[in-house]
Amino acid sequence: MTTAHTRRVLVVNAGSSSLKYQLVDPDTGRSDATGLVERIGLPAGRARHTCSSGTHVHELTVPDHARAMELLRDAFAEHGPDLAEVELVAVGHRVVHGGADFSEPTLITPAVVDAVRRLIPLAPLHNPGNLEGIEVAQRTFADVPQVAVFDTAFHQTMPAEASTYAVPRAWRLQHRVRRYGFHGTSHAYVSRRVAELLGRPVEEVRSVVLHLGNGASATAVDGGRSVDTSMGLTPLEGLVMGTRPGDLDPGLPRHLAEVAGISVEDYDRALSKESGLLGLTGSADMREVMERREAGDADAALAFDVVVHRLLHYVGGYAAVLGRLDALAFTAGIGEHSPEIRAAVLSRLAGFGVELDEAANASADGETLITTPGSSVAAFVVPTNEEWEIASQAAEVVGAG
Ligand SMILES: Nc1ncnc2c1ncn2[C@@H]1O[C@H](COP(=O)(O)OP(=O)(O)O)[C@@H](O)[C@H]1O
Ligand SMILES: CC(=O)OP(=O)(O)O
Ligand SMILES: [Mg+2]
Repeated sequence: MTTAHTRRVLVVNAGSSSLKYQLVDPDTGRSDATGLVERIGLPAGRARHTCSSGTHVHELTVPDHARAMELLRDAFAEHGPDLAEVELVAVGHRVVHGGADFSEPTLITPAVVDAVRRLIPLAPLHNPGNLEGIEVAQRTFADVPQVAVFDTAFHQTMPAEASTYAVPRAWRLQHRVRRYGFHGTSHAYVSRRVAELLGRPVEEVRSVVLHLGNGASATAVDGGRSVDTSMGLTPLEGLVMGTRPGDLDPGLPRHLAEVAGISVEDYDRALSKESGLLGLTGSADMREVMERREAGDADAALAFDVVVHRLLHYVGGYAAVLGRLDALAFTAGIGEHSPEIRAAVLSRLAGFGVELDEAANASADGETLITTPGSSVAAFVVPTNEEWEIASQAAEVVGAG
């Protein structure tokens, strides 16, 4: 049975070792099922599927993304909803790096797959998994259009002064060395919600969105357009993240090569997988860092301070870039769930007239204003919804929006 009321998009976010999915109504954002296949290619994997009948967990070894996609299909067949009963209008894929070629969601063709593959060196943690997700979904859902929604797309509006690195001409022109930015789907969704929460037209609002998840980035949004963002050529630049350091002195690779013989490969691995919270504390997980900090651990306390200090750099810098700041939004795992991080950032901005509403911040659950009515800047918690954003963009691309 296919009716206009059962139109759905299957949203796939394939990472290097995980496959997240959601069956979404592109019009309302309502999701009928969510799932996560974790530890793909590792000894002990896990598949979790949540739908109206509850949460179903299987512990098993998942050798590759092809097997993960089979598990996805099996989970729908076994626990529902039955994919044969819905009109699957598209599979929407989160693709992290789209380079300068993609400023819009795009129907996936062999040329698009080639372009995503060529960009692997710029997003080695992300694009390979995204590609596997696409290739497997194309085989599994052969008669459903596949759409790529790029993390980089929203930031294509950045002005040249924000996207340009001051490096030799040949690097910029021949090797496409520039700032691209990521998490654009989240920044687009959250900045739009911020304008709605303020009750003002998006064209009039200047905001800073702090997407603080495993990867983290800040974006300055002026009138609904990204005008600056903290990630750059790759998702390594900017804020302190779970395993990535954010901003560093560009002289570091040479220094490490000289004093410790560290190769480009070792350097790259350390920056992608061993730095950030993990490098500072031994844990990449902010919840654990917060627990240790509360228990008096000095490394955890320092890590927290470093995270907050870097956030302040970006908030202050972007307020200056925007010329005026109407709103600040916290989103993703840490932004949505850590009142301590939010309070630490906002209380340090008191000298600029920002007034934290402590009670609202402490009890924030879902979309919440966490500053007082008299605050110079309105700060919000806005749960991100990349899946809905991907679903509605994918539906639009296939003409079902
Ligand atoms: N209550 C909490 N307090 C602090 N950090 C939290 C809390 N809940 C989740 N987090 C953190 O959010 C991060 C994961 O964010 P998330 O957006 O889920 O990541 P991903 O990028 O994998 O989607 C982790 O560092 C996790 O510890
Ligand atoms: C681009 C990026 O860092 O994504 P994630 O936060 O999913 O790692
Ligand atoms: Mg994320």
